[in-house]
Amino acid sequence: MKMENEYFLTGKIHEECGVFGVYHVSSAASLSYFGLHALQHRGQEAAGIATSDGKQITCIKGKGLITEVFNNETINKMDGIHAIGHVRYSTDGGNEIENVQPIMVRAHTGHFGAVHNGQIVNASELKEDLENQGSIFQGSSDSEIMLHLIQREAGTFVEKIMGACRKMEGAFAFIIMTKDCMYAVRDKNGLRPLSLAFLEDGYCISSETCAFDIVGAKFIRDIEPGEVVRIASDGVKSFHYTQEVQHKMCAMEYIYFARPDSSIEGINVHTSRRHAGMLLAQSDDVEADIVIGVPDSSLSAAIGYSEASGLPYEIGLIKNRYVGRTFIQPTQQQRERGVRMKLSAISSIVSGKRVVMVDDSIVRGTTSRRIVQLLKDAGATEVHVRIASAPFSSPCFYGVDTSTYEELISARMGVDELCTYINADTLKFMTIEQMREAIPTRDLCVSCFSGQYPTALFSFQKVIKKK
Ligand SMILES: O=P(O)(O)OC[C@H]1O[C@H](OP(=O)(O)OP(=O)(O)O)[C@H](O)[C@@H]1O
Ligand SMILES: NC(=O)CC[C@H](N)C(=O)O
Ligand code: SF4
Ligand SMILES: [Mg+2]
Repeated sequence: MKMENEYFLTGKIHEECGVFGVYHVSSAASLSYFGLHALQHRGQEAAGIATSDGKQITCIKGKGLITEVFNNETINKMDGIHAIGHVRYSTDGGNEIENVQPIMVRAHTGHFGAVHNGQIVNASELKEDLENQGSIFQGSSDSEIMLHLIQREAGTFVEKIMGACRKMEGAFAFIIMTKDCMYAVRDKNGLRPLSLAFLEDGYCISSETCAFDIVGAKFIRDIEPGEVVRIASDGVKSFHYTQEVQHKMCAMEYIYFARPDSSIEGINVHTSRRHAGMLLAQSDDVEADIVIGVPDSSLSAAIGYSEASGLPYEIGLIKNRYVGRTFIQPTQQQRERGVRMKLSAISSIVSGKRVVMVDDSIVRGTTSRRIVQLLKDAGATEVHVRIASAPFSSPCFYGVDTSTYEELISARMGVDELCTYINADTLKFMTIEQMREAIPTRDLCVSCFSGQYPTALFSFQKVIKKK
């Protein structure tokens, strides 16, 4: 797995992947390009689109951003009325082209392909089994397992997909395309988001609803946990591969990953972040002059904190928009310079002020430590750090690259020690109960905050045992 390496290089948790699909629309490739552009924050390592004209499938993929992999010429070459697309941040398998998605196969029953967001926790076991039975994998990601399993199952294509889903544990949102059908699939725990919309005379599927707005699609509903939705010329049909479902939507989708203009399970991401900020303020009695957020993902929470506390909201930090979420810095010194490159404090705003600095999460501690210093260098007299989530103290095995305890600062330090480490005057987190109040969905996965996992962990169990 690459996650440990990559994490230490960047010092960041990364987004997950973004999946997108369109069925029966006028220009499937260009709509997919725009949809994936809206999902780019979920993965910046590689991108790909496969289109079908109803007879055959064409797939183009490559490393880099969607704008680097595609241009007018490539998009125009891709005829088709159906398409699936992907933006990748790898969690399993490196960034070789074989792991870049869509992953396509030529089966005797027809050419098909899939895009995946999530992490199959029993991937090693399934892969070993499949290899023992004669499967030869093209790449090394967990996602490819789905295609092998489909091929080995019996029945109609949708029955094959359902059979495959019953064998996989963990987190998965898949879109699968044959030359004339599309399938949207969500794992039975509902860990990763996936929604359905109308588009032109056809349909659109996306990891996040922000992509619907960009292409002009009209939201219909979320795919249910354990559901397979089949879209074909005879319309949309729903199937359930199991009745044993849970609604464990990833809390970090609301806290950090998703775009503020997306709604997940009916809850707008900006609204939930603002609510989190309000709850933070309501349980706080710190004396301060201004509230600032750390761009980008904590601005909504900072606005909420300001509203509930009555303290003025200020722009105290400016982000250089040309430094993305995933710049790679090989050493700690370079990583810290990276945060300095990314964010600058406005001294005329913070100088002489007692500042409440709201961020959405602390993972490694690099950002908070650096920013407290930036604010103090810019003349802030006090910096009170408020985090709009609980301490991130356990690894995630569901498609986010935090797979060990060592890399998580809250697994190593209590709040007081962490406050001293980041050199803040005070530090407070939310409780898990407050997080649930801010995100009033049916139920949430909060495993990285609680250490309680909603699924069996298979080979990842050894990470827990090693703790
Ligand atoms: O404790 P750390 O390991 O430093 O990680 C936590 C920080 O990283 C994320 O921001 P990021 O800069 O990735 O993205 P953003 O601009 O979208 O907020 C998150 O919002 C925190 O600010
Ligand atoms: N971040 C993700 O959702 C990654 C999907 C898949 N596990 C991969 O590594 O390609
Ligand atoms: S462990 Fe954390 S990051 Fe992973 S799915 Fe659960 S809430 Fe999301
Ligand atoms: Mg941030």
